[in-house]
Amino acid sequence: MSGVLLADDEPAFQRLTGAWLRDLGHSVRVAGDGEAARRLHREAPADLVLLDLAMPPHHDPEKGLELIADFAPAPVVVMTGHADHALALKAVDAGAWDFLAKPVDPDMLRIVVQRATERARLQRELSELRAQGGAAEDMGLAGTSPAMAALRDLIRRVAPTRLPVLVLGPSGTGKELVARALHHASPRAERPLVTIHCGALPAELLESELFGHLKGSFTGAVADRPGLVEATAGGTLFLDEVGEMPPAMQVKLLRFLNDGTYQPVGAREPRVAEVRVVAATHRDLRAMVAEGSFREDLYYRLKGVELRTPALDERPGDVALLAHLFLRRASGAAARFTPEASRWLAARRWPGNVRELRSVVECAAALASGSPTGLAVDAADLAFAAGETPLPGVPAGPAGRQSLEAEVAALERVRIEEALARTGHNHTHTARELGLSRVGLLKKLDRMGLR
Ligand SMILES: Nc1ncnc2c1ncn2[C@@H]1O[C@H](COP(=O)(O)OP(=O)(O)OP(=O)(O)O)[C@@H](O)[C@H]1O
Repeated sequence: MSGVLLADDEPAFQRLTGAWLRDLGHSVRVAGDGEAARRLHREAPADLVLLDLAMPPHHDPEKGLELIADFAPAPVVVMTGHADHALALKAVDAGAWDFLAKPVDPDMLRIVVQRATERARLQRELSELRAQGGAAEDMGLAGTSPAMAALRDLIRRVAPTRLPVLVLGPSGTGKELVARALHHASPRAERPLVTIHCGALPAELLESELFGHLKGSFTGAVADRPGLVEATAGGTLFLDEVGEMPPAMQVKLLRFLNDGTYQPVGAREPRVAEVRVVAATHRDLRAMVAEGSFREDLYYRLKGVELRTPALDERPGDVALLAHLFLRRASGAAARFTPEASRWLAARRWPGNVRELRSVVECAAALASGSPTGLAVDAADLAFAAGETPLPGVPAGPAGRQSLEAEVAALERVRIEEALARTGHNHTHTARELGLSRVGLLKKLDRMGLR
């Protein structure tokens, strides 16, 4: 049995077509206008949508066409008048799966609905297979240590469920990657994964960002704006740095987690959205609960399942593997570490965890000498990249070190990444720490692909 959403404003048509669909074994929900159809789909995504294009309030088929994309990935069958061949073609162009001419013939309805639900079933199977394929690899979380293998195993088991997940671990240990892995290994993989940094905005802005706002609800709210919760519907909402969430927002988030309802800023009526929540923080949430800066009820609501990303120093066996991975990504398969470089990597402690290792390797790769057999990173390159030795000389020549410009760029990148890690990706604090304007920092982040 599949869930059909029937969007049409004529009560007689709703009753008759609804009854035919139920006879065919489908569960049916009915919406009388486009907004109601969108809302029902947000609350629980339909397997198939039957859509009349000329519904209230506009009764304008062109407006109806704009609705089609909102139901993806569910197939949409549009219902048009008999003479509306051009409109039907436009609808298919806009992403509709098929069309039915009104008055609808029950046999035609049966065939079209059967084909569309079959397509939805195949699509679901495909995404499940893709998710299993992804789950078979390292899920983007490289590392052969027992701790990483155990973490991947837990992710595989938890991903298919709807349980909220709380990811805890020191900064730079891959918490965001865990959220991605959970999403991609879940049946929601085709729906959006949306991230919000809870510490980056003051409470009021965070509320409007998460839940949206209505036109005129505050100065500057010139139009209705949907929030991230709505944009995530059916997918995964990743609340990064949840420990930084202002207390006023903690209450509103709790309500959303409890019953799936939220209120856009300025709205009277609550709305519903179905999302899976993954939250992460490097802070000690239990300690924050004990000292009263984080709500206990919210803590327990978020931690359906608790996953921990281990510090890199707790799994020294992963350092070499990760370093080679980052070097290959930065400079190609032929790049290598000299034996001294490998020893240097193994001997060093990594307080900034994988993020620090990655930026040191990338910076060193930008500085290292080339040779006919490929780039060789030595211990001196790494020590400089880690800020442990002063800037080395800059010999000229194609086989020599890279240009001063490349060295400066690499150094700039390392400083910015370190400052971002220290401030929990808070752009305002990072800019202040580096003596830059916020806009200047954002431009640099865009240029470096760090946003
Ligand atoms: N196991 C891993 N395999 C490959 N890359 C990794 C792994 N763990 C972390 N990284 C890389 O390290 C960097 C930091 O990871 P990420 O942003 O997920 O850490 P985090 O724990 O969320 O940090 P923060 O608490 O500061 O937000 C990223 O560039 C990520 O790609």
